[in-house]
Amino acid sequence: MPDHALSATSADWSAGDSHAHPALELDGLTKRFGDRVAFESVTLRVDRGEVFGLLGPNGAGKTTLVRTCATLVRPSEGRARVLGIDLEASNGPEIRRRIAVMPEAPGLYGNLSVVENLRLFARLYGVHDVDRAIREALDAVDLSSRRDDACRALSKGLRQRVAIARTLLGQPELIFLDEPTSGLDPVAARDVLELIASLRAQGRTVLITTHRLDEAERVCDRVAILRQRLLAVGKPGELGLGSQRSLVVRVGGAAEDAKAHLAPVVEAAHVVVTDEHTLRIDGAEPDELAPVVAEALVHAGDRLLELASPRERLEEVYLELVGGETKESDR
Ligand SMILES: Nc1ncnc2c1ncn2[C@@H]1O[C@H](COP(=O)(O)OP(=O)(O)OP(=O)(O)O)[C@@H](O)[C@H]1O
Repeated sequence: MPDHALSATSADWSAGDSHAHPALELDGLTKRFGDRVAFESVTLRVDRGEVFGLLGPNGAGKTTLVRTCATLVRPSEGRARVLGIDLEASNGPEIRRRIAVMPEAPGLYGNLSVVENLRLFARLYGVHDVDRAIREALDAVDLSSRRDDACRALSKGLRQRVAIARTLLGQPELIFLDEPTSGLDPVAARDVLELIASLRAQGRTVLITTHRLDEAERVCDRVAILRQRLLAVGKPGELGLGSQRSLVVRVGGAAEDAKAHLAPVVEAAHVVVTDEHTLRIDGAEPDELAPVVAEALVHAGDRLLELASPRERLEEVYLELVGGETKESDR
């Protein structure tokens, strides 16, 4: 695990112009509800302009971490800065003025039109030029043509875009999107991910929570895996412990036999037998190696059950770190 990425230490905690600070700096942040730990000892830094993914299974503490950073929940221990502002109750109004949160349930008024919803929230947020803010927000999510439709008449994917437009109304510097693709079909989810990528292109900082690895990989510059504690932080391709240069091979027969069959095409020193039926081949580009390995094994009469790509390896790392299933006690 690239633990350098976890090293936002107290030494980094310097005062100064809040615009020069990272979007988010957490130092040993902990939240407990009575005996129940929502998250603990989270030290993390999110830079400006990043799309940052907070990954974890149900009950991992993702939503509570977002709510804490958004000043909606008070931390039990540790400290944090949001856009360079100390996370303290007295700074709540200033922090909330400069961030936006989209909760998992978007909470739009179904009977009101898109534009009426946005107008309502723009007034609540104290936006100055409401019409302009709405126009820009609708343009950003490509929904101008549906501005007069009632929200209840929109698909779930379009409603999610309205909810994202709502977060843009106050020109936030940092946007938290809690499970932005939850409940969407693959096409609507892809649209929302593209929208998030376009927010980055506009120079915004976005933190999304998700339990979907593939989404995090697609859209995030960096991801953190959380299960109460931070288990890993890094670029999606780095989290597999260098696994992007390795290939996992599972065969029906003995792994040792398969290793022997691979001798003509792969140096033995690069092949590690990880269990009775599984090998790992290190130090080569998987895309180049996979067809060669497959051909050699099939030629030797091995039954090839799986050739895992780095994407799948990241998933393995994730499952290994979070322990696969969610414990009932974590819910
Ligand atoms: N207001 C609360 N009071 C008591 N416990 C809470 C409260 N909010 C969250 N928790 C507990 O904190 C833990 C973390 O919950 P949280 O909702 O942050 O997880 P999550 O990763 O967002 O999960 P999900 O993906 O299911 O939304 C859970 O054990 C949850 O029951």
